[in-house]
Amino acid sequence: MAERPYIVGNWKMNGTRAMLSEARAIDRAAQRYMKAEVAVAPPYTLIHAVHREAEQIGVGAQDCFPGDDGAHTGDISATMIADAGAKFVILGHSERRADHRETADQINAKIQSALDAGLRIILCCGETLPTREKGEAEKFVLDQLRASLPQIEDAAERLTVAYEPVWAIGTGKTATPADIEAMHRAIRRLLDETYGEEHSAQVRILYGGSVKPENAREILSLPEVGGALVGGASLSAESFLGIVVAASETEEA
Ligand SMILES: O=C[C@H](O)COP(=O)(O)O
Repeated sequence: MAERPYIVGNWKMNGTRAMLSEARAIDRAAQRYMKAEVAVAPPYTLIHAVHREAEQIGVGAQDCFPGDDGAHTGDISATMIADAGAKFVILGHSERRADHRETADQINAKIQSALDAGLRIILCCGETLPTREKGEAEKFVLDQLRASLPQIEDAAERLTVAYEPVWAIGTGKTATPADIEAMHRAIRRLLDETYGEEHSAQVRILYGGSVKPENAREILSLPEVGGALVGGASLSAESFLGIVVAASETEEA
């Protein structure tokens, strides 16, 4: 893998200002594990405050509005999150696809807005359990990505893909190493076809779904796993840093 493993904490709808001490602890400790690139995506309300704390770690958002600033009560644009200090945005997360019925068209518009605002993108994909049980996981995930991968060569340098089987999110279940490896290889082939091998190599493919310190080493050492998108275990500095340490040591091995 060309780049350092990328460990991203997605705080989801968690965190008040009391979480700033966790962010500070993550940031200070991350300076000791430079073999991994570390970032967190707090809720909108904490982006600026976490950005002010962060000397080492990256800060991002969990979503953005699919268009420019204007009369959209309650929405937050890509320009606004960039101004608050975000350097990336997570798009197409399965919780947004489910809770807000986000379509590929909406996700594509968000991707365009994010690129226009100078942000990096973490584009999520993943199948449900019935889809996996029908043997259609790979086709589903690749179709989901084909519908949303930005079709411009230089988008690859600002793109990260996160494979998150929906049934593994927040459930304590993780996909088997063989299933993760097979899916990540399939995603890599699609990225190679879309961007050409040279540009595709710049895109890290993260795994997400119940990653914790106890399973991080095994998952992060798999071929084509370029890091992890971490939900529940990113809410305490101790558990999140356990994953960062595993990533750093995997890189050394
Ligand atoms: O964005 C993160 C994923 O949805 C994984 O969440 P989780 O680690 O709580 O399973």
